[in-house]
Amino acid sequence: MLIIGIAGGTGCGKTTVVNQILNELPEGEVGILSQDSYYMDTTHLSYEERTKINFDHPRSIDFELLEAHLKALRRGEHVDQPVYSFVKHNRTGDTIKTKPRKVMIVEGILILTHPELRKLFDIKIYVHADSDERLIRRLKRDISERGRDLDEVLARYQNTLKPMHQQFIEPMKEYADIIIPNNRHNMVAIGIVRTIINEKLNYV
Ligand SMILES: Nc1ncnc2c1ncn2[C@@H]1O[C@H](COP(=O)(O)OP(=O)(O)O)[C@@H](O)[C@H]1O
Ligand SMILES: Nc1ccn([C@@H]2O[C@H](COP(=O)(O)O)[C@@H](O)[C@H]2O)c(=O)n1
Repeated sequence: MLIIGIAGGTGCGKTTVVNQILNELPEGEVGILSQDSYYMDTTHLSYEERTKINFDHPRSIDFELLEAHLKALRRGEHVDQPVYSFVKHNRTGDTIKTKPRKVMIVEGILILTHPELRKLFDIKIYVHADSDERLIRRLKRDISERGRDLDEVLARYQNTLKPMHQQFIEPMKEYADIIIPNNRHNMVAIGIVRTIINEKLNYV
């Protein structure tokens, strides 16, 4: 199994990059684990309390479960990946049965901050986009897809997201094998990653 970790700040385009990589690859050969699925279960908190969580700090992630799932997949076992709701700020209670694949991609803002998880990645990728670009994308996405408004996104950006990005996420570039500049769509970089995956799948 080839395990690829894809990190980078919110709005840099991780999900988009993953989807672009998957386009044109044979269906069912590459599996995805999203860090978002592994936000801590916060069922014991009220909605009001959940809105105050710092979702950009490593402690908001259930790394123990994410690591256990990745190791299980590597052993050839399937896992039940939790489904997360950005509207409820919590896991929904549903899970997605995730099967082991020849190539597994793990994507998320904080996945390179956890040393044990980092060791499991054969290739570490950091997707870079400038912070103004990321904020613009995040505003548009969170308002249209994640049930937020302008004030929520800007307050979160100023209070937690920006300082956490500087403290925990940006420094992870140091561990990256590949940095993808993604202020604009970067099909050359996508093609390179796809070639590496195709090699693993024995298609070249
Ligand atoms: N290279 C790009 N150029 C312009 N918009 C982009 C680019 N990559 C992603 N986007 C858009 O920005 C938003 C956030 O992208 P997404 O892939 O969800 O980022 P991430 O997963 O890193 O938070 C989405 O609406 C997406 O369509
Ligand atoms: N309930 C939540 C949980 C997380 N976030 C934000 O999501 C960002 C990470 O996801 P990306 O797809 O953007 O990489 C992170 O910056 C959290 O602030 C949230 O808003 N609400």
